Amino acid sequence: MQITATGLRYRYWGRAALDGIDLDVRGGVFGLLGPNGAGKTTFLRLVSGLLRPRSGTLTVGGHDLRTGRGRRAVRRLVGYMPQEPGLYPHLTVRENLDNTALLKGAPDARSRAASVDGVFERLDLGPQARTRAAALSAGALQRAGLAQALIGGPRLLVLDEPTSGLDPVHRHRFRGLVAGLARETTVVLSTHALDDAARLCDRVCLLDAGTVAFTGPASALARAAPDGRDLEQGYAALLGHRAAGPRLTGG
Ligand SMILES: Nc1ncnc2c1ncn2[C@@H]1O[C@H](COP(=O)(O)OP(=O)(O)OP(=O)(O)O)[C@@H](O)[C@H]1O
Repeated sequence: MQITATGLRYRYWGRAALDGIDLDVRGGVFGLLGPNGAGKTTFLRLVSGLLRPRSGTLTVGGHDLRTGRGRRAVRRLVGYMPQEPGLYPHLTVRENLDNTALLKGAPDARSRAASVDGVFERLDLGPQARTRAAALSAGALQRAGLAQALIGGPRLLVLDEPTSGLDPVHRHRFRGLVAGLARETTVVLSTHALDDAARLCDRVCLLDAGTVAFTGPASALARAAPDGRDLEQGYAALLGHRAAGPRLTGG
């Protein structure tokens, strides 16, 4: 699924969160990196059709997100997993997913059940089906959030910091799940975990104060480090170099 942003801007109460973004995503797993407040969530919400671009252009799968019609079309194509999965704490995982299927327009109980069963199997959530969301472990909660995003068979999966709060084993497992899903679906995710980006993403974009500091393969971030190898130092160097020079592109 192709995503194209040109001169994309978004403001909250007059304050720029995105300040002229040019980006081109053509499938695979695309990672958004950047410090707190850089504009990652804002970009993900725009791409998901949840916010309206204020200026510039943004298209997803050819749909123009400046129009109401485009945003409605995109909302049908996208599975969005927010930073805090939106599950009702007092409902079981199954009840939550059934409700999601209802909201996504599944026409009857049978098709809702089929859709929920499909994601249960895929994400190995069967054992948690009758657990109330409030009682889930962090790993199961993330999988339930991903399950919500997968209901309806999205063609674009948008994940906001999907591995935050997970231990290394669950992070590894979650990365495996996303890598599997990415064989069929374009994935756009935000993360502060540079190793997740390096292992999972075909390309990354580093945002800094609402502007693009870098786009390219995650490995090219490391090239910006003094030793040419350390991802974190490359990330820091790119952010530090911004005041001095133009935008860097790694390929
Ligand atoms: N609803 C809102 N109202 C006002 N300002 C907002 C709102 N949401 C975000 N912002 C501001 O917009 C800017 C970008 O925020 P955004 O959440 O997109 O960044 P982020 O890169 O996702 O940050 P983090 O890594 O902390 O999640 C920040 O300055 C933030 O304070």
